[in-house]
Amino acid sequence: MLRVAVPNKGALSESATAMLAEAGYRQRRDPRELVLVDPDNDIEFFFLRPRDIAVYVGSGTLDVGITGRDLLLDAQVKAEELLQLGFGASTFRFAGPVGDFSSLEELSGKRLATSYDGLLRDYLTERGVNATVVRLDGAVESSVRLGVADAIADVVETGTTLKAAGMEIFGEPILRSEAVLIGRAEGQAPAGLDVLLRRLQGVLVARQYVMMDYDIRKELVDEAAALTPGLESPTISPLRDSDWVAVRSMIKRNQTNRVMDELYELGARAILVSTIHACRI
Ligand SMILES: Nc1ncnc2c1ncn2[C@@H]1O[C@H](COP(=O)(O)OP(=O)(O)OP(=O)(O)O)[C@@H](O)[C@H]1O
Ligand SMILES: O=P(O)(O)OC[C@H]1O[C@H](OP(=O)(O)OP(=O)(O)O)[C@H](O)[C@@H]1O
Ligand SMILES: [Mg+2]
Repeated sequence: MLRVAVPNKGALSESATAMLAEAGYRQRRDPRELVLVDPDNDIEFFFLRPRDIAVYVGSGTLDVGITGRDLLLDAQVKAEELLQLGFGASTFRFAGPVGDFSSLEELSGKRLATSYDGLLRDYLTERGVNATVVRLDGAVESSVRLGVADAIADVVETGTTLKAAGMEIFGEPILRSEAVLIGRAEGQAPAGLDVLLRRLQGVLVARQYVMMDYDIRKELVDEAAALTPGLESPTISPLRDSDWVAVRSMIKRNQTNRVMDELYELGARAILVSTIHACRI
């Protein structure tokens, strides 16, 4: 049975559970449930803190897990990214009181507070910056005002928390993170992992693409197909009126309106767009 770690709370929890449910797996109804067995799919879910998930997977106790790239790198374990999951995006950045810092070099000799000390120490060492790292559990933005640090390195999504603390970002982003499926870096792939990966990829594609159908005059079909090449090749079907054909193709969801406008200009009619409920590519 494949053993999968899922964030039990926090920023990644809801989206991770939604994605697994969309991939056809049973998910817990009660947030206090710690383990859930899905015998139909030969899989078992363990609900754990996202920070701990890399540790369980790295040690081989669990086969795979969903966590953030930043948390994976911070844990410094023998686990690797298997698939980017398209949610939980954030950046990991330096920030300080407004006006105090403008570059990484200015951090030499300073105190830096963070919850991601493994990740931060590696970054500073690689760049030869000698700063003192102060490890805190959370609410890192308060550390400067309270006098335990001069600047911070923390997760920034909208920047609202930083602004409220009178701080601003500086320097290049340390890392761009998102939710990822992680697995062990060495050894044989666990049984059933291929199915999980295919299912999750199916969800990603179903979310990213729509199905587009339209009718076009036969002589314009090559031009139209160039606008809607699909993943492999568009389906062309005959119509009762032999001067026209029907075309069916997958296109990127965020390009839907641009492609419809261009097809209409070209002469396509009855352009229909439908969502993809599920797929295997
Ligand atoms: N707005 C956000 N705030 C915090 N983490 C976010 C945000 N958006 C995405 N993430 C990602 O979520 C993960 C952190 O999750 P979470 O906040 O649950 O962990 P935590 O900070 O260790 O736990 P908690 O905040 O419950 O103490 C990281 O991978 C982070 O990049
Ligand atoms: O840029 P924003 O959209 O404001 O989001 C980023 C903030 O959210 C996270 O805190 P969280 O709620 O996880 O609390 P924590 O600091 O105690 O972990 C993170 O540590 C930042 O403080
Ligand atoms: Mg947090």
